[in-house]
Amino acid sequence: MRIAIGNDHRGYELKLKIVEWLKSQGYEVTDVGAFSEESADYPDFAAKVAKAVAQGQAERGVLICGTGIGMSMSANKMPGIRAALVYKPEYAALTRMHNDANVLCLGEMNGDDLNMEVLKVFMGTQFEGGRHQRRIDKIQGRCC
Ligand SMILES: O=C(CO)[C@H](O)[C@H](O)[C@H](O)COP(=O)(O)O
Repeated sequence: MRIAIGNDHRGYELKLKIVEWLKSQGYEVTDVGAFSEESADYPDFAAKVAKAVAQGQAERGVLICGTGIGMSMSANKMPGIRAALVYKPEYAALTRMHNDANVLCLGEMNGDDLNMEVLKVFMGTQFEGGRHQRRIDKIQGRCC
């Protein structure tokens, strides 16, 4: 599976750990930056990851900023993106099973250990389909 990953300055250190883990599990990772802890604007990286997923260059995306909030707001602007901001492993499972979330947003302030648990559950959980597909179709059909 191909993963696009992006971060701002606050997400840089955690991004390095996540990339290492993803590669160790056999995922193909495209890192769109930022590539240092120099101050950077999260919408720029959210747009790159969202575009990669929406255009089919990656199956899933991961975005990290201080809270994850700005990343989720930004990524969800892109049609076809279902970005979920997740702080607890239980919700990582639910957003995959019910929402078929294709982008995971993490907040560095949530802590590395919890964020790694969230990531592992997110990557390892399948969409359930059924009634949830009907609801996703309604999300995608809405505008304004
Ligand atoms: O959490 C964030 C956005 O939701 C970002 O990571 C920013 O870091 C946050 O807005 C704080 O910005 P700062 O320039 O690091 O003070």
